[in-house]
Amino acid sequence: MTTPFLSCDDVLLALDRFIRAELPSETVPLEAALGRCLAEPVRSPVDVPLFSNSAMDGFAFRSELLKAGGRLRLPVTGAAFAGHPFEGEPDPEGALRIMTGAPVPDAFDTVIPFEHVLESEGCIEFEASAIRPAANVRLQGEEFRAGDELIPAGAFLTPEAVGLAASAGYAELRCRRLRVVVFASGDELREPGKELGAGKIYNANAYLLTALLRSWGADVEYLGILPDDYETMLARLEEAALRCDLLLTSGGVGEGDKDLVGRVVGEAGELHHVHVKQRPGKPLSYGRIGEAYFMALPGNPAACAVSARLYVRRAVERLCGATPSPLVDAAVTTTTKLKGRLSRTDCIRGRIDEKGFVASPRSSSSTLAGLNDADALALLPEDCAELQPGETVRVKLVRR
Ligand SMILES: Nc1nc2c(c(=O)[nH]1)N[C@H]1C(S)=C(S)[C@@H](COP(=O)(O)OP(=O)(O)OC[C@H]3O[C@@H](n4cnc5c(N)ncnc54)[C@H](O)[C@@H]3O)O[C@H]1N2
Ligand code: MOO
Repeated sequence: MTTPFLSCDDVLLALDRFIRAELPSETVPLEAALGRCLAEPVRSPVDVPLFSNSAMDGFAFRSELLKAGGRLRLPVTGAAFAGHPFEGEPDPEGALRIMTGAPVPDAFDTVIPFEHVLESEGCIEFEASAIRPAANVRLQGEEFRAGDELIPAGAFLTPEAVGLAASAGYAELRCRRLRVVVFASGDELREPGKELGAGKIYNANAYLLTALLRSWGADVEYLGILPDDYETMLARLEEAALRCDLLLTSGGVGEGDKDLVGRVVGEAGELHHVHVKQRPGKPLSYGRIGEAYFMALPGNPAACAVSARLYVRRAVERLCGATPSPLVDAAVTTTTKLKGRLSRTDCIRGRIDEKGFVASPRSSSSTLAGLNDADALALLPEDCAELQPGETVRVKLVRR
């Protein structure tokens, strides 16, 4: 059977159709929630801000008093601090010394900062025109009302989202539980830190994939290097499939005599092998072994990394019920000439600086160096062989 040749978009579509799963959810402490996918929306149980409070260190008073115009002189009749509200009823004709974050008493609605008043003999003086009514007061509920959705289900939690959930009082969140098993494959591989022999290289991909999947909130188990041996590979993949939702391998998806992964998975379950019209990252397999979904990425490390960013990420989004992220994140000006190949989407590694996209000088698919320097992949479409400096290129951001 000939291998289908698919565009990047068609591969994403094929994965969308193939992966239909609803992973279970679990309760995760907030400290461990970074990168996890929310299973239920986070709703604010409270108004945010919780109470009207001062946005400045200064003096609170009633804006009615500004109507008199001219120079005002108000007696200072008390003080309020963050965490220590003023107790009692403040004098409505006076002012209250107030610090940023301190509750503003109901009777007051305006705060004038320290630097805009003159203080003397227990009073403050200022021009009425120096301050707008209602200035510098953050009103109760002006950001969110109790019951409002703060973060939607399906969102991957960023540091800011974790902080937002904390600000609404959440100590734990319901998140999807995604169990991933990672294997490397190939007799040439040795683990970092171990002896190399003739023709051997260090296993990079398994560590890249493990780190990437962990950063996406998965519970990842790395189970070592699969040897180029059919029976061993079959036994280990079948055993691993029992304990995960997604099984990832790298290497052995090409056309070589010992590229066995496809044959093994074809026997153990269901396999779809495709060639992607993309560089790097042409060969790709996906399928199922038992209940577990399976993806095999190319062995060349840069190809493995690019395919993981584009396609494993999509599989994770599908499994978690998340909104799929687009192939293209932004369009920017390229500052360097970009060369590609017709009928392939070239994923050119590079950086975005204040002038636009700068291609990395390292572009070999056998090293991760070009990607380590990169924060974006310029996606040169299939019908474009070259872009000149100043032209617009579509990019995928890869530092998320
Ligand atoms: N006759 C053809 N040969 C190749 C083709 C082709 O179309 N026809 N495609 C090339 C492309 S493109 C790629 S990508 C690779 C894909 O091959 P595999 O997925 O089978 O990968 P391997 O052959 O196992 O390895 C390729 C390369 O990467 C190194 N490697 C593998 N695993 C790791 C790892 N965990 N860490 C670091 N490096 C790894 C491996 O030693 C090889 O050098 O096929 C091309 N050939
Ligand atoms: O997937 Mo391969 O070189 O396209 O590196």
